Amino acid sequence: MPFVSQVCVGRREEVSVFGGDYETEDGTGVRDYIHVVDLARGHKDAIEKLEGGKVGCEAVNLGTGKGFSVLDLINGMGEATGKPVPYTVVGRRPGDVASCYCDPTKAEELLGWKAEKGLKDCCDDSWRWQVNNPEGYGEYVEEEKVLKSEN
Ligand SMILES: O=c1ccn([C@@H]2O[C@H](COP(=O)(O)OP(=O)(O)O[C@H]3O[C@H](CO)[C@H](O)[C@H](O)[C@H]3O)[C@@H](O)[C@H]2O)c(=O)[nH]1
Repeated sequence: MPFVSQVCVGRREEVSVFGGDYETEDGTGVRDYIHVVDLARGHKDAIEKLEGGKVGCEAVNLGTGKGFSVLDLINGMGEATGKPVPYTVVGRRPGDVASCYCDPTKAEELLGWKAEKGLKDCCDDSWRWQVNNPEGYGEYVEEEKVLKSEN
């Protein structure tokens, strides 16, 4: 998502799509893209659950339970920006799996948590953030450097 957004804002020329020959619907890698607000809410719910009593140590997957391909993401960002996103399919990235998405059942049972936002929300909000912050967190990085050099 960050690379695609940077192409949309003109900081990169095009997206290199890592692999177009996976055994997925369109041949590109499939992942479970979760909206940052859903992810944050899941962590808040987990903290509240811990504060509410003894639950021990549990691993909980937070995700939508749905997989979207790299091309779905590229097309979604094209819709959000109103302009097609240029891309080239290149070789596979070593270590990537074809498809990876989570089973969020436990999160719902244990925390009452469920992802509420979809790919369109991810694309629309990511684009809005990118337009408002074309250099990413640039100024904060500079501030961090100043703080470091003062210490
Ligand atoms: O320039 C790039 C960068 C990534 N990808 C592809 O995009 C997908 C996501 O790649 P990332 O490096 O962003 O993320 P991971 O593969 O590490 O996946 C993790 O981050 C994803 C979001 O970026 C999802 O949240 C996913 O569930 C989580 O495991 C992969 O198919 C990858 O091959 C490209 O094609 N080109």
